[in-house]
Amino acid sequence: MGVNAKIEFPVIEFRPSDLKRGTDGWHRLCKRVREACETFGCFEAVYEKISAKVREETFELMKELIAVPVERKQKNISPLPYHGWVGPCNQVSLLYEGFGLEDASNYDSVKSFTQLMWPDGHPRFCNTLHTMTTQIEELNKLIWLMIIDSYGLGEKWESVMINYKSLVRFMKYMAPPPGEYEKGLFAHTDKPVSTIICDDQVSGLEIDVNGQWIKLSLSPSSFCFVVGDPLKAWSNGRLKAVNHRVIMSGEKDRFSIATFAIPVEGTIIKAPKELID
Ligand SMILES: O=C(O)CCC(=O)C(=O)O
Ligand SMILES: [Fe+2]
Repeated sequence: MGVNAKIEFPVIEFRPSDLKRGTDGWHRLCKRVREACETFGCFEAVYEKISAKVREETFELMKELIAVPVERKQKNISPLPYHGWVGPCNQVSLLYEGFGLEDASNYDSVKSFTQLMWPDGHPRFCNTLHTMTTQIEELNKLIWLMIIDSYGLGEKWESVMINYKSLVRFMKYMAPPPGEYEKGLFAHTDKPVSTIICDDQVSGLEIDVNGQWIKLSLSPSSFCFVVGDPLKAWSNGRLKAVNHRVIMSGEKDRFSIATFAIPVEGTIIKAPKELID
């Protein structure tokens, strides 16, 4: 690639008519998803099945979450790193704040999290968040199925699919001082199997494409799918675990939601034999 070559970041439309497994549209989609994950380690999925209303409401409710007193935020703890609340700090960034909701598609988990933040309850938060996280998990399963089908493993999808639970992180990145840009999250590859990120249209997420940082501007109905280290291992190195980071600039705070697929404890990540030569 020449120095000035324009990088075409993959934006893949998930049209409802193409989401029927076995159709020509499905196979075309599987191929594009696989190529994007092999070349870039991520792609933007335009997915309108998650309604704009649920998405907007979720981001509104996140602002209420950020506003709860810090003593309550500190109750969002976990023995696992990055599974609980992390406030602005030097290890991550002074612009960063994030909450962790474990086993997020389980209604009781969402309810316990809600109860911790609002002891008097907040049913709208609980129900909206549960709807959003369940639908994102559905999207994650769909993408995994596309990857599995694209490698010709569709018939044994149940045995090759990694058993996981969703961890959702709600994040706020504060705008940097006027006229400056600053790191919101250091460069890393994801340790979960895969991640689905959406934001409130304030960009900041950057991905490393052959040593060049590309800033993504996700559309209001888009989600960014990111391949993590275990998925790279599962694919025997075919899929790329992409390096990414968050850089903040401009005057607006950024809100994002990342849904991580965390392997169930004791799970062994193993490449299917068909992917080993
Ligand atoms: O907030 C974002 O856009 C990215 C978050 C991320 O990469 C992470 O939490 O691992
Ligand atoms: Fe990440």
